Amino acid sequence: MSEQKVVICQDLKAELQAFLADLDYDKLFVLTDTHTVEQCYPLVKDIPLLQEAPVITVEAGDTHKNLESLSSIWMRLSNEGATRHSVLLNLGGGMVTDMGGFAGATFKRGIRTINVPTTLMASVDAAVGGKTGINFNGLKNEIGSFYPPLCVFIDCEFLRTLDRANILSGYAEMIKHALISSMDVYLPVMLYDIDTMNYSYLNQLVAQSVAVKEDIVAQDPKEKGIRKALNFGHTIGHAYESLSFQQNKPLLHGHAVAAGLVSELYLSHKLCGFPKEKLSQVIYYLKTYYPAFFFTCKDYDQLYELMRHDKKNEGDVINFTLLGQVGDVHINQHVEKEQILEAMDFYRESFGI
Ligand SMILES: NC(=O)c1ccc[n+]([C@@H]2O[C@H](COP(=O)([O-])OP(=O)(O)OC[C@H]3O[C@@H](n4cnc5c(N)ncnc54)[C@H](O)[C@@H]3O)[C@@H](O)[C@H]2O)c1
Ligand SMILES: O=C(O)C(=O)C[C@@H](O)[C@H](O)[C@H](O)COP(=O)(O)O
Ligand SMILES: [Zn+2]
Repeated sequence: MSEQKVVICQDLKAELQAFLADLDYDKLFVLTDTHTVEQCYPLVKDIPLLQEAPVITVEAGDTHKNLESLSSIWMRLSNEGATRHSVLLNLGGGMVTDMGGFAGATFKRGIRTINVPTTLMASVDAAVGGKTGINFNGLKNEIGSFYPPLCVFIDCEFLRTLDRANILSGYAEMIKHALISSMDVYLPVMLYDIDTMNYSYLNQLVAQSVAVKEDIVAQDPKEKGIRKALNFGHTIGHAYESLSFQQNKPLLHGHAVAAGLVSELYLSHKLCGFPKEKLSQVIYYLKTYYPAFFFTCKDYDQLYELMRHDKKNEGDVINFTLLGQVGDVHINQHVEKEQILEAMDFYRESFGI
């Protein structure tokens, strides 16, 4: 499986046009969602080689990262002359790049894709690394494949229309990348004031964050080992996210990850010696910016059952990725149910719920 190219754009339109001009394909399709077709597509639609490209638009929101939306993409490709020699350009956040990536992986057993991420989440994480798929059976990313795009074009200009909740959502993954990498990455991320939103400095932090992911994916493209570092905060975070959907109060992915980071940093402290002062520092930062996710101990069994579906697991053992220190990653850590419940207590106590 070839590694994708990542371009931190200086001139997105020129760079995308040049890339397409060099590519041999018979037809280009553009996938958007109902927000990015309005907010983002106008920024690229006058690129010469996009003029003839049909635009496929799916409903926005993670609840639409599903079989129904995927089938509508397959239908459009099939009815509008896509061949195995065609290309699908995914213009959107992680919902679009995940589902569009999987549509590309599966249509005619695989057509080439290009990602143009338009959210902070997609720019630093979702659009890079080749994890594609949809939610299924009430579980996050239950269906999917490893299928990297030909190229990812990152341009933070798209973030200017992104609301604060979604900026925060993507920033949670940047905090995750900081925790699993080094103090050089961790310090500027924890010192950045999201309220002032200095875009040019954020650009630098984005480049640094995506480089952390690229480096790990290059070592372990199919998550057989160290790539599980990128899943820190997700064993419990995905359970929080899926519960929020079941409760019809859907959490944005990054907000669920932020909550998962609190619980999994607690486990890191208890089981791997992650320093108490760093635990408190991260929790202080997360409490400053992220609203509490409300749940009770009555939800614990349901949450635990959701964790039992995590893709890092082997048999009945729930495998966690934990930290001994910033940058000190311990994968495949077996954690007892009682300790997992304690970690959820810790989140609720930390956030006063
Ligand atoms: N494959 C991976 O490695 C990976 C990594 C992280 C997250 N994900 C997945 O990504 C998804 C979350 O991605 P997301 O946070 O980007 O969500 P999203 O794609 O749903 O986008 C969030 C919202 O912002 C809107 N939007 C997108 N770009 C915009 C812009 N520039 N201006 C205004 N509005 C804009 C979207 O229409 C949507 O309403 C989840 O499904 C998560 O599981 C995948
Ligand atoms: O790229 C990876 O590997 C990640 O784990 C990145 C995560 O931030 C992302 O949410 C991913 O989709 C989760 O993967 P999953 O295998 O737990 O579905
Ligand atoms: Zn994630």
